[in-house]
Amino acid sequence: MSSAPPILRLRGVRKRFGLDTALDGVDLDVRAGEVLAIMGPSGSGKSTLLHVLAGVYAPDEGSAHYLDTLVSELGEADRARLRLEEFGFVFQFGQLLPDLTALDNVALPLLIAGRPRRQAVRQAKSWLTQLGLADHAGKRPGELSGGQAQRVAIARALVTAPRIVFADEPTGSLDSLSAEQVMATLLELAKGTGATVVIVTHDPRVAAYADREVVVRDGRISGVGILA
Ligand SMILES: Nc1ncnc2c1ncn2[C@@H]1O[C@H](COP(=O)(O)OP(=O)(O)OP(=O)(O)O)[C@@H](O)[C@H]1O
Repeated sequence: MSSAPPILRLRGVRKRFGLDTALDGVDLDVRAGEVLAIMGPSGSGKSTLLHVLAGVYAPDEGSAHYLDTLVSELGEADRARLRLEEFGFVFQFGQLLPDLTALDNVALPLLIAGRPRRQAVRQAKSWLTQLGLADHAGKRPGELSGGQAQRVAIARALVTAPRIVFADEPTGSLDSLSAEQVMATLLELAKGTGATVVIVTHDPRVAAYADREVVVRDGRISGVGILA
């Protein structure tokens, strides 16, 4: 068992939306380099948990750390910069910009981060090639299959060499064969870069790829979330 401090650490996290308590006192550690699956019934708080871990939402109570950074105390702009510089995201749908080609979609996070266009395009091409999409670089998302579009989204999430990849039901819109391939690709590539992966899923086949799973029920982790 590694004694390294966790890369992500939540303590006593509460998050409400109006009268609805989405997270109700969550303690959770995520170890650097692990693949963690977050499972649980619909509406139990999985996506909210992912968004707090990723610094998208600030908790109403409790603390959220990324390494030594107390993310829960950062303002919106600093959290946005942290996400851009350190994290990658893969969601179920709607994440690719429809008017941009696959190549430009993948290059975009690098351009936003201020990299020169030539360098951004070269890296985007390299990731598209690794994902078997070299011949589709000039297509727009509407001209791609669901599985191809998800692989473009994976390239876009990995192109910045993130320390952590957050995936929310990344295969929810795909048939089971495509889902299996997309998951295998995501994890193989993420492991190759040493990235930590946090995946929200309903699908036990997806969770089977994880090193560890936690189950969220009624806004709480049922089972062990804190590492020894
Ligand atoms: N942006 C929001 N505004 C208002 N309520 C929200 C918002 N996000 C989540 N909630 C509420 O918080 C609770 C937890 O939602 P969350 O999306 O985290 O659950 P989930 O486990 O990811 O669900 P599913 O598996 O159906 O996606 C739900 O009651 C939901 O209605």
